[in-house]
Amino acid sequence: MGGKTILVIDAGTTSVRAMLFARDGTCLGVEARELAQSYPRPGWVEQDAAEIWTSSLACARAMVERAGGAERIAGLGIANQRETVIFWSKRTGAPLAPAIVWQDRRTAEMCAQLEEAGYEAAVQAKTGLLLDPYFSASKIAWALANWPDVAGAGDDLAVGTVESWLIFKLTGGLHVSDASNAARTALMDINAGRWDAGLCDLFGVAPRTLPEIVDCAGRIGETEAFGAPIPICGVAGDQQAAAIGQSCLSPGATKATYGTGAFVLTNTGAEARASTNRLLTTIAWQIGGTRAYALEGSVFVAGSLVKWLRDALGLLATAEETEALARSVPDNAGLYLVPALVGLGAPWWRPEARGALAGLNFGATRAHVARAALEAQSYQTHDLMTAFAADGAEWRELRIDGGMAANAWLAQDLSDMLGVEVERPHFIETTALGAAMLAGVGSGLFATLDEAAAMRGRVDRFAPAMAGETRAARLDGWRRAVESVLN
Ligand SMILES: Nc1ncnc2c1ncn2[C@@H]1O[C@H](COP(=O)(O)OP(=O)(O)O)[C@@H](O)[C@H]1O
Ligand SMILES: O=P(O)(O)OC[C@H](O)CO
Repeated sequence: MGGKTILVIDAGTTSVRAMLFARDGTCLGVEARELAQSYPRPGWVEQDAAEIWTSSLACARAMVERAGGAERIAGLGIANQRETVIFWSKRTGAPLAPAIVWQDRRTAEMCAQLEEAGYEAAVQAKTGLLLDPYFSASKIAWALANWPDVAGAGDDLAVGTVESWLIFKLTGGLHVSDASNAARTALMDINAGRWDAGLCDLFGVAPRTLPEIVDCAGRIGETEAFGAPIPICGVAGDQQAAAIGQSCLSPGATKATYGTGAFVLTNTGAEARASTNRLLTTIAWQIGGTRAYALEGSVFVAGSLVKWLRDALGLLATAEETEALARSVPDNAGLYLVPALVGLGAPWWRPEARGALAGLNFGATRAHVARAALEAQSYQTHDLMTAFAADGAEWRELRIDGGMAANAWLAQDLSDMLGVEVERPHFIETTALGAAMLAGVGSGLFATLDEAAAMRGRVDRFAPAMAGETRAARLDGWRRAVESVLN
């Protein structure tokens, strides 16, 4: 194995990337492509499944070339945007419909009706999730009811999340999903580790159209798409992969990823802890049939708020500019931005809520709006911290990553508002690193994830420094702004 590298595909919401890692965690190369987003109606978000595949393949090919050929690669790891569903033909391998993206809210009414009919407790008990359009099940039900090509495909229909689609294409027909991704569909019994017949029935999904659930590390499959065979050895949803890449390997360890949305996961070990505070219980990984679990808080709008200020409002030239703007003013001038642009996720779960900019006054400038957008991330994370603590998961520190974590003002503000130390790795691509760690274990380069954690490099630390009164006043302003949105 000596000298062999690990190839990773990170198929995210806004871009797909391939990366090459040395065994010591050094990143040897990156190739990325933007992914087109389509918004056919208000609240709908679709992508082209064929593009997810062809862009992933093109990026991976560039990295195989960088490695000096497929024979120099020990294994392939995959991390992916979760919950997004793809429908394809088992026979031809062609997509039958657009991919319905995790952010899509078209099934809000269906979920509300199921909730009114009293199904949420059963869904939560089995899946650890809630009745919300975010999860795959209602999206699959919608496609079966509204897209004749999907409904009419019968036994030829394959349904899967993004990793399942990529593995099918890479292997020429293997239909599997890893446990961490399957756990996000709302069709899996996360304690039993299999599809749940009752839930499949509730959402009208035929189990034969679903992939086989497999481990996150091991000999998952083999691809011949790169000249010589490469084993597929590691697979996980991107947020679970980031938790692994941040070495959140023992109970209590917590990470927050600030990308398009913000996703906070606390490791709860072998215990699938049920939340009484509207957090999610999810599978962190499954290796050798043994599952580790996490509590998760999912916030739908994080970096996408900055992108919206830049692209839709023209308020910013670049996302990075928010840092200098936030530093240029002494406070938020009373402005609070509640980023409920696609409803509110954890801990509120209000798909119909819409955003607000509260406290507008003539003293407010572009810099204050930018600062309010960054502060909103700290407040949302603070609300999650309160919910996690109430579920018995206290944060001792927070490990942050994602595109927005590059913002050092935000990293300090998070530490100030949470009152805990914030840790940010120098190598910020923790999602890809986590997939590489899984593939390292799956290919036998490492015996365990703990051993693979040596791949994580150095970190920067941010310690809380804000006066208690300032913190309390800001939290109070935020609370009032959120209440106005919820009511
Ligand atoms: N320095 C920055 N300050 C604030 N936001 C940023 C900064 N850099 C990037 N972002 C935001 O982070 C997001 C990109 O993060 P990334 O992790 O690549 O997203 P994803 O994986 O969800 O596609 C964008 O929405 C962008 O607006
Ligand atoms: O693509 P990201 O990094 O925004 O992650 C999306 C999540 O997996 C959605 O649950």
